[in-house]
Amino acid sequence: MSTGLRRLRRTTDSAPARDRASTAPAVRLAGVSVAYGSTLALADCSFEVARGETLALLGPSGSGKSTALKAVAGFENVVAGTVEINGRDVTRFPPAARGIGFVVQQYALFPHMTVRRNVAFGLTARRTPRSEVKPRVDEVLRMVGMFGFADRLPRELSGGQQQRVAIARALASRPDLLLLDEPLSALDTRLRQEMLVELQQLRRDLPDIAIVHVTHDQSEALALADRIALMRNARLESIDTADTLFHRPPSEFAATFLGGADILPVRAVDEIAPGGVGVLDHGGVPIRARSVDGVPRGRHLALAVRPWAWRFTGAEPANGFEVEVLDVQWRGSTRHVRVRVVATDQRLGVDVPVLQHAPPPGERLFVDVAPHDVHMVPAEKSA
Ligand SMILES: Nc1ncnc2c1ncn2[C@@H]1O[C@H](COP(=O)(O)OP(=O)(O)OP(=O)(O)O)[C@@H](O)[C@H]1O
Repeated sequence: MSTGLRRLRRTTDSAPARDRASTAPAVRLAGVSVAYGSTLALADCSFEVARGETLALLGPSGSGKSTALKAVAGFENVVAGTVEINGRDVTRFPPAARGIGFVVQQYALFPHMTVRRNVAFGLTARRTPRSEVKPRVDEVLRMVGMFGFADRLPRELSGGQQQRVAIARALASRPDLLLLDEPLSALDTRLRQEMLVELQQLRRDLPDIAIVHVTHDQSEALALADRIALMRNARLESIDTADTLFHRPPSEFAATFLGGADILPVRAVDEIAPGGVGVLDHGGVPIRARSVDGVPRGRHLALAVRPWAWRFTGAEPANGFEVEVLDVQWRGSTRHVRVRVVATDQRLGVDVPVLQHAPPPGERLFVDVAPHDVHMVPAEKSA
């Protein structure tokens, strides 16, 4: 048994430690930084995950999501800050002593072992009594719908089935914390949708487990997470409920990454009261928007508008611009029409349901938007 594990056992057994564990968050990162040589892959990252909560770490490639997850798991050398699991500082503990289940993108099953042996592997390595191993393996295989495949080898399974086995293996040791690193990204679109439904079911079956889920796919985060941590350039940029981040985006980045908004630089023409609708100036053209917190007169800020909020119209719009169509891209259930605002050359995306007419490139017409679908966000310094 490793020193870390022995220490973990000792502290777990004391009553004060148990009390602390029952009230503490499942995970707490405080000011955690991770560096690879001169690359700072995670900078001063702090967040908590409650028992029974699903937190998605969402962000573009290279933003530090996997690094944050590995810091929780113990696979990375934390150069600053602390990692706590159930109220215990585990910053220097090896992964095996942290009580977690970890599922990575590429299933990582042992190719020469049957499904049953793969799932039992961690339990056997930990010398779990044989009489306990079989019922536990059966239980988790049933949970992920793979009980009938127990005697197959990984190569005899589809990608989705292999990923289910990997999840069963992570759950076999009954972890308090499940870490998922892009578990669906190797699957095709249809399988991904199916697995999303299964992960939602798993969440309901395991109400006490905390889940941290790394993804670059906003729809995965919105479908599964109670809260979303948005990562950008090795930093945690925002953390909030999926609903708040989506409907009241706090920054240009949040609005563009979640929901693909376009950003329009504007200036407030008059003061806007909290909750009120006011007029803003976009390069000499007026546009109305609702302000949640209120805006002083003359303030420079940015407006974020999602592509589905615009509506094409042939007549002067109530709230919008004259535009020229640049190109049209068919995206399944919608056509994404890229336009430029004639007065300012600002580029915008407008989604048109596929059963409706999409204007062709070169056509001039108007776009209209309801003021409450226009989000005010602070202008980024570089803008
Ligand atoms: N082992 C490593 N050695 C050196 N640099 C690394 C290593 N792993 C990651 N990095 C760098 O650290 C930064 C963060 O990487 P990380 O894998 O955490 O990003 P990510 O958000 O998970 O990206 P992706 O979605 O592409 O997996 C990147 O700049 C990456 O190049």
